[in-house]
Amino acid sequence: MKILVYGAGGVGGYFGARLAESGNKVSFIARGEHMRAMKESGLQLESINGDITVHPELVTNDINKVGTPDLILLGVKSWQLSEVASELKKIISKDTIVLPLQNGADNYEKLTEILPKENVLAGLCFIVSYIEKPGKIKHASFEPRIVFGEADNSQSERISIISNLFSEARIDFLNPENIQLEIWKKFLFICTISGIGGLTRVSIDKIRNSAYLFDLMKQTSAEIRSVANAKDIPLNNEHIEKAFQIIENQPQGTTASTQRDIMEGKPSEIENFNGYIVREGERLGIKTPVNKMIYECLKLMEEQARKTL
Ligand SMILES: NC(=O)C1=CN([C@@H]2O[C@H](COP(=O)(O)OP(=O)(O)OC[C@H]3O[C@@H](n4cnc5c(N)ncnc54)[C@H](OP(=O)(O)O)[C@@H]3O)[C@@H](O)[C@H]2O)C=CC1
Ligand SMILES: CC(C)(CO)C(=O)C(=O)O
Repeated sequence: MKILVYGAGGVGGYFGARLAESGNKVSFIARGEHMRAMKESGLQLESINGDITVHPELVTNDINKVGTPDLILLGVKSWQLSEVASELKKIISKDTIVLPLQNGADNYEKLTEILPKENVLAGLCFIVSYIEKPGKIKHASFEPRIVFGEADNSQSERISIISNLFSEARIDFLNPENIQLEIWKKFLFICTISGIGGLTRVSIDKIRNSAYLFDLMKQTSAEIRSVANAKDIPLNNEHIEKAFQIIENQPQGTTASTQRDIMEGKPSEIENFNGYIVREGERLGIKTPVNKMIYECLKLMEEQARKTL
């Protein structure tokens, strides 16, 4: 299968490397020093599941050099999806499958504003990974997993094809009954911890040990649930409890990727997380005061970070 990974960071780099390791022709869109290092010495992966170095079919920053892929994995940030979708229009055919792996609740909608619905699946992933240095991805913790499906939850032939591909690459995956619910379950967890993590700048274990911050996280998640329910996403108390079990089980020192971006002064996904909940809340007539407080506090830092773009 001809695979393109667009964005060779923590997520794209990890899953792309595993697909290349299992014998697929994998090309990467990358840029800067990371691209140069990958071209020169291949893509190194240091992983709790075993270290590898792979030599991709092609590493480039120029989409025009890439032929038409069968599958495109999207490894960029959620706020970069619209720009990337416009680029992809140049190379996809009616059969190309586009699979987003981003955090966030509206990635499918962002993509299908620009790409034909027929090309796009809905998806997300779990992993803790990042670019440790140019040419090298570090997978530090979390059993990597991709959750994906057709937006209408049908069981199509292409879902079976990609499932086989992931099985052969020993990538754990799930085709859920309701992909939108899975996206919101992950969103509930990640949005609850990321904003407060970005504000406090401490790891999840420290946040959960503060009774005040723990209660703030509870309020954040209750607001997310209300917005989800108004959009007919059946998030319920059990999902909130499970999200908090995950929060309780995070090892000492764990931070979320968006929190790390905020702490490092980089552009973050805050607009797509707490910002999204605030905007959807306003649109649907649902009050979201805690998400608004978090968002408004972080917005100014975000504006500062984006001046560097
Ligand atoms: N990392 C993690 O542990 C997890 C992340 N996620 C989600 O996955 C998504 C990706 O995150 P993550 O992998 O951490 O992000 P990274 O920043 O590590 O990777 C994104 C990569 O895409 C590159 N990129 C962006 N735009 C372009 C472009 N136009 N051309 C070439 N390269 C480009 C970036 O390059 P540059 O740095 O130059 O901008 C960067 O190397 C996010 O939505 C995140 O929330 C989900 C689960 C876990
Ligand atoms: C919390 C985690 C690690 C789970 O995959 C994640 O999604 C992130 O850091 O963005």
